[in-house]
Amino acid sequence: MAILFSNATVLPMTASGDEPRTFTGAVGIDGDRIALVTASETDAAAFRAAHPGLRVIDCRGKLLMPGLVNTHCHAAMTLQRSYADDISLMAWLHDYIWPFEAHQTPDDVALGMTLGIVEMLLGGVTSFVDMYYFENRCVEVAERLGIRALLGCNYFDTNIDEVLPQAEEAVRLAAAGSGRVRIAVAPHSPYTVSPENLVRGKELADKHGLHLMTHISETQDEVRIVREKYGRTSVEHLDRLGLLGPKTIGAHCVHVTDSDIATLAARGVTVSHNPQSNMKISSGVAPVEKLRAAGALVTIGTDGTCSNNDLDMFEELRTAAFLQKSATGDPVALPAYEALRLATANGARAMGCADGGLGVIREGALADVIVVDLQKPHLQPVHNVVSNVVYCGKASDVETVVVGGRIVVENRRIEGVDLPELYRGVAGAVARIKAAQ
Ligand SMILES: CSC[C@H]1O[C@@H](n2cnc3c(O)ncnc32)[C@H](O)[C@@H]1O
Ligand SMILES: [Zn+2]
Repeated sequence: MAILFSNATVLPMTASGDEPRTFTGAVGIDGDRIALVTASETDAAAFRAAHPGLRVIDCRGKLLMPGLVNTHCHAAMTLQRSYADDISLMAWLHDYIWPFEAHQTPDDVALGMTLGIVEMLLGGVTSFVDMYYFENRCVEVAERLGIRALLGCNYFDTNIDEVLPQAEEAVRLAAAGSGRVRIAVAPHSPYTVSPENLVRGKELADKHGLHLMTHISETQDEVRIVREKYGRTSVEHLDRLGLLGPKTIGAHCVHVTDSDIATLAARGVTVSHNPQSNMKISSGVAPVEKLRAAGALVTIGTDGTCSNNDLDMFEELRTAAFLQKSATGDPVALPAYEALRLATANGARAMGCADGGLGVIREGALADVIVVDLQKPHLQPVHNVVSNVVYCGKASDVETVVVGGRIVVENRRIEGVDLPELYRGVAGAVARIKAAQ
């Protein structure tokens, strides 16, 4: 069914270049694509006439913008939200997270994934990049809820022989679906996966034309471990093994040298910046401004809800901007529009969508858009709508969410999910897992 968003303040975003002007007008959707972007009432009327039975959504006092793209998370870790806080990454993993995960079943992960996707959709995230276990189960969850996803099958040395065949199975499952859900290969990190097994993952990714994602240079501990083992930085190590390329998404990249930065940019690697996770685990501050200046593709992710502790991309992009200003001592660092670009158009490029095909509002682009209600005290007055979104916006300001032309959230209600039942299921799973430890 076609949709017409009328009387909206439209924020088109661009993949590169200058900040475009916002305008008041209409956006028409036909099938899974944006078919009309106009300030002309005549054009909007012609679109209505050409699409009998279309849905008209009046957006007076509302903003229509591209959906947000979360390029690094572990959505099923919603089960571990606030389970282990205020400790270092290594203690967190060894003493809490990995023992908890040892008792999780595929059904638990599907439940955690459902909760994570519900949280993201309600917060205006239309696409996400995930990295976890049992992603074959998550294909069905993401398809059902209607979000766009790149699901990375995570492995360590200890489970690679199980995970790589599961990943191939998940590729087949995803290929039989809507096309919105795709599979990636996800070695955990250069400190937990041997060089041989990193290469095995890359070979599988190449065989099927998949993305590869991994944690890179997240903490000083990691850099020390990798240097002691291999005599190189994590980036040098991965580069020597042939893992870095335009289909590689590196989460964190906090402790990178100038030479690492040049390598990441030259290879076309996506750097997923996760400022709140980095702050909470005291990992350090990623050199986002240096990475951007070097031409690297920088995007924004939340990481898991155990190190954040939510999947709110409005908060995340605001934190990204604030953190760069604070760390560089330069108030001009990561301006509002650029922060928003990292979380929209750049995220879309990271997911492999060609320039302008996603993450922007343009005729012909995939119809992943959100409506933000500006009639809120913290969003008034509107001197600059981009500043309001970046510096004042909240997940709860999102009213309507469309992914690939399908309305998945309307008036803050998510389609096809019984929320109380979901919360009961999550509480039950968590109680069982904790009792088993
Ligand atoms: C990559 S998901 C699988 C594995 O990684 C653990 N994990 C979650 N967040 C992080 C992080 O920020 N750094 C390192 N490892 C992380 C997760 O709990 C799973 O065991
Ligand atoms: Zn992570």
